[in-house]
Amino acid sequence: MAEQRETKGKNAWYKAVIIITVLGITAIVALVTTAVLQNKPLLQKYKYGIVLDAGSSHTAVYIYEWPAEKDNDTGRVQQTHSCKVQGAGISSYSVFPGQAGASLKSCMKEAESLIPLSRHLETPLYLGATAGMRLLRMENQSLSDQVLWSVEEVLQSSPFSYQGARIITGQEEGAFGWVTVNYLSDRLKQGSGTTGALDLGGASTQISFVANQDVAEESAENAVTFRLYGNDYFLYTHSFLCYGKDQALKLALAQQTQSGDSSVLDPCFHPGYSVDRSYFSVYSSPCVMAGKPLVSRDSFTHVGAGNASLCQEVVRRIFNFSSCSFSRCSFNRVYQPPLQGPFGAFSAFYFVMNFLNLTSGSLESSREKLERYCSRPWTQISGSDAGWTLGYMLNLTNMIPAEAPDTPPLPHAGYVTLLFFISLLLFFLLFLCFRFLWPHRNSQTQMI
Ligand SMILES: O=c1[nH]cnc2c1ncn2[C@@H]1O[C@H](COP(=O)(O)OP(=O)(O)O)[C@@H](O)[C@H]1O
Ligand SMILES: [Ca+2]
Repeated sequence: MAEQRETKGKNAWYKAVIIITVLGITAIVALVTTAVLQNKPLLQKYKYGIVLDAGSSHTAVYIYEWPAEKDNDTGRVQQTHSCKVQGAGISSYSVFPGQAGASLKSCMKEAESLIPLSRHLETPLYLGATAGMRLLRMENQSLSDQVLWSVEEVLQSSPFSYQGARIITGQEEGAFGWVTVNYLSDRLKQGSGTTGALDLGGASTQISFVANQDVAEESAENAVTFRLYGNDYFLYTHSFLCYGKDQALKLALAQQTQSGDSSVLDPCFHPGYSVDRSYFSVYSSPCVMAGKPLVSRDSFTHVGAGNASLCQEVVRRIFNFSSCSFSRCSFNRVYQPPLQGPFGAFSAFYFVMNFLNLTSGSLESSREKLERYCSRPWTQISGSDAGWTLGYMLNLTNMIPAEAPDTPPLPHAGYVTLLFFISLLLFFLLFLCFRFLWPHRNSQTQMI
């Protein structure tokens, strides 16, 4: 009898262990499955934004995207597509302002086909015009308004959420260029050293870099502050209207055609280069301060001489270094504090240097190569196609939070692993409890 009772007791104990083991394993599997499903990243959805950069030479449409669930947080904004609008910049439509908008249509259609239909209505659409339109506004405000209305009409009729078309200030252009360069190089989130930004456009050029706060005291218009990812940045920025590549060329030509001669021997053009130009084409720009020479002829022959050092002299003369009412100036009496840190140069700085294969190497070696390049005959240059290079251009985005986002203490995989081992440990402890305490209780019961 005692033996039978003992066997029954043992069987009951084995059954209990098996039930507990099965329940335990089921509980662990359920726990881990729930944790995995709960924390599984959902199918990635994206949001979009469109910015039209209406530059002096041309307009480009940039499409940006970022993960939808990280809106305004850590989601990285990326450029997914760019479309170069056919023809010149919108400021060139001053003769027929009504046609400026039509020029944007094919790139806008492209944007419609690239952005998912379900996102069209919520996709913000901005147009920012730069120095070409600043110059047109200086010449004729009514014409520049008409050009803006024309582009506004076309953008408003698009399915996107139109946010406005405006001429941005030189200060905004410089400061946003700085944000873009540092955002793309991940320097803002790291809070480490930043890089300055140099942007050479066609009609203006911008310089921006982190400086100390004296800037605001000496020249408030050159000071910009940002709070990004929890760090404060104090910037010096300046936009030099008329010192973009194309307008600077006009300044240099105007300076060389003051005598009104029928031909000009220009050291900044290759030997063998010879083109008839109208005086009007040089002197019609509001940038060209020197008055048109009083000559009866309408045009002159622009002849290249190909001499880099003489060209440097010509170019130097378009900058005024003579006086400065601040503690220090760059040129044309513009305040500039001491330069700080490395610089990222883009836009025409990049196009020109990339065209000449000078994007790597020291400044000295670049200077030597440039001298050799400038003296090459024009016939050896005109075969090259300058349309080969198009990096991407950086543009406005305000998707950076002022404060650093809170991050979870553990990464997803670490969290699941930890959960698994804790459950395993609990189960093991439970098992030990039953293994050593339950038989002991049974035997105590039997003795009574
Ligand atoms: O693909 C290219 N290859 C070479 N040069 C380019 C290319 N795209 C733009 N550029 C040059 O870069 C400059 C861009 O100026 P932009 O049109 O942005 O004027 P802005 O910023 O002064 O308003 C122009 O001088 C233009 O000729
Ligand atoms: Ca530009």
